[in-house]
Amino acid sequence: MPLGERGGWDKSESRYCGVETDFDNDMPHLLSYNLSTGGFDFVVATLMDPAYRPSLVERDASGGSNVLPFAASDLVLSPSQWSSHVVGQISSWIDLDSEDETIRMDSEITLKQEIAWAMHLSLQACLLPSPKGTFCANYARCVNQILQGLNNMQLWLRIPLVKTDDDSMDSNQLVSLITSPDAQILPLKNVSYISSWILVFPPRSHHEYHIGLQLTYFIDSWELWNSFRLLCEHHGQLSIALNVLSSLPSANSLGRWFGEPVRAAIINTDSFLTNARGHPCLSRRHQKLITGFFNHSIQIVISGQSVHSLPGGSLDSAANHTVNNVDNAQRHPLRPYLDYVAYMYQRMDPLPEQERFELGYRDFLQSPLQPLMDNLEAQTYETFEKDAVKYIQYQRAISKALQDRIPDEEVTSLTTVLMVVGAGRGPLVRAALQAAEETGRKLKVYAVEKNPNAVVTLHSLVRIEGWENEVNIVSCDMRFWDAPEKADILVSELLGSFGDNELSPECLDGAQRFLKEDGISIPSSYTSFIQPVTASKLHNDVKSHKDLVHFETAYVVKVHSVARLAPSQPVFTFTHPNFSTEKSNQRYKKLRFELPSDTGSAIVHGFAGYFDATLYKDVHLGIEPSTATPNMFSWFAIYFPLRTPVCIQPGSPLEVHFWRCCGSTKVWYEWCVLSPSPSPIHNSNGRSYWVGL
Ligand SMILES: C[S@@+](CC[C@H](N)C(=O)[O-])C[C@H]1O[C@@H](n2cnc3c(N)ncnc32)[C@H](O)[C@@H]1O
Repeated sequence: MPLGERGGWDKSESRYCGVETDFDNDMPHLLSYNLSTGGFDFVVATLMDPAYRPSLVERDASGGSNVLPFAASDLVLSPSQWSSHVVGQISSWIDLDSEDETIRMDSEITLKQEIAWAMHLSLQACLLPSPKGTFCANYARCVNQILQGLNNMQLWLRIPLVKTDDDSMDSNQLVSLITSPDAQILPLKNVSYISSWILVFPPRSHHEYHIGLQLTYFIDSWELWNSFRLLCEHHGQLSIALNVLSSLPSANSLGRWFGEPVRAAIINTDSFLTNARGHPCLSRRHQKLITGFFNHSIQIVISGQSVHSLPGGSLDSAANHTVNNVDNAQRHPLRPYLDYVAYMYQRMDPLPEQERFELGYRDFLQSPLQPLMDNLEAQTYETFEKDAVKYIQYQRAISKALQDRIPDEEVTSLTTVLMVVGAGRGPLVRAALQAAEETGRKLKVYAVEKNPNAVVTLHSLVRIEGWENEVNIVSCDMRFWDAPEKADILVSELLGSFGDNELSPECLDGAQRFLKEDGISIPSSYTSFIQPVTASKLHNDVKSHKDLVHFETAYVVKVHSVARLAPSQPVFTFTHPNFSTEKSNQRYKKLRFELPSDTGSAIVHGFAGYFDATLYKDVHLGIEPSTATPNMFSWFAIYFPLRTPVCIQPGSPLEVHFWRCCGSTKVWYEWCVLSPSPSPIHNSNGRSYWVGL
């Protein structure tokens, strides 16, 4: 039963909540108990008897092995039950990097047998146990082999969500992670991202001897994931099941995971606190994290034994009150945890209308528009014109410019000549006329547009609105128009997601020929920005084209599952008008980004780009995250990929170089990373991606 309906529309995967179960030979019972009685949507079930070890299997007389100890046969559940309600749990004992060869070989055989069985059942995913020790090369090698021949199944690698704030770990912290209160911890070895410890239980009356076991604690478990996925070459079917523990790393460190392919978050029952009524609940930081998971389609899985006994009944998910209508004897012990997760899901604010509209665009790569070289289609104009906020900002800017240009005492005697260059189907013409009416200024408008199809609509608009006396339509490229008079105000919107990437500078250089020397350009300037991001989905989508061209192309994208690793920084600025004779639209910028010290290391798949434009004086419009114009949806971000993702550490900056290059027929960007290690220069000579003049 899904956790809820968020505003009646949300079809996100995170509506489904799973439960981790022990091995049970009776799969139909396991499923019906957890789904019908428990209310969960799926089980993460061990498929094979945990006692099985290939090396202990007796061979029969013919040399063939015995039947594999999987829970029953494939027929015990229907194909849709297997694929919709079961995630396969790979035996947790496997240790492919054990120093003991028998364990290593047994582990490899078992892993491959279990995955083969899960593929036979058409399961959607299998949960792989966390790597056990300091090294994971052999484990990654086997998984990588499996990935080469995998059907559609996803492999979720279980990763504990652990990062200490400093690199020194004391044994008290470690004790809090384990359940045995009387264990003693002795350090064993420390390497860069992992600490190993010996865990020793003291003798008890019923124990004849000490039990020694090696326990591994990650200083930063992200490093473990990173090694594993690098060894598996960022394979698109290798993803993460984050094991959420009772203590959480810093917010910056957690943020990294939202750019990684996290599919599930496993929350152990002992990570829950107890509220005043004895019910399970989560700390505020955990709640925030879980809400983040919901917003990123990450499914929750409840794991462990019930540690909250609730004699009175289960949680009423909406009000956190007790309800007694469930038969205690039948109640699933983990139901209160599910109820709490459902309560959190239902409590989330519904998505604003704009976000809802944009859901289908999340993390979807699009080619940027080329409004100069191509003619935009009616649908594209239609989308622009729905963005009321953009036109309100323009109208505010034009009003201020008109008031500055014409003093109150001259409003009846002076007429302002305003030219909308790149008028499209006319929304900026309308904004200009409304600004004139609002300020009581007299206006003469020229609407210059090079798209002959948009000009048809412009003529019809002028007729319908009765603007014939105020508006002159010019069907021409602004760069070549021979204007009959000069303008006081030049209004344009030729901005791309990266500001200058739709060639506003080149077009306005042409248009300023017919702007008076003291004339005003709206916008008066615009600046592009970039920031490094982890964006594993975008990286894999670019990679799927298997060519260089796609790695050297910029994309328009509604970035969602990305981790923004450092604040964005300005790249190129253009100011209008610019009557200097020395001017050039070529640009070069070197930038240094530093990760916050508590983030830990991170991987950079590329750069998210934005713009901010000053329309006039204090009226601005933009998408740079820290200053973005609220509720404006005309622009998504731009994404510049890196051919090879770069790992960065706090304290060692990422040095990036960006160029804007201009030729006689095209403009293009080149980019590279210089530090921590040099990347190739991307898009040399605009060989893969350019904007046509
Ligand atoms: C981003 S659209 C904006 C349209 C309209 N102003 C709006 O806000 O909906 C840019 C418009 O400028 C036009 N355009 C681009 N370059 C131009 C040029 N050099 N001369 C004239 N029009 C141009 C395009 O055809 C397109 O209609």
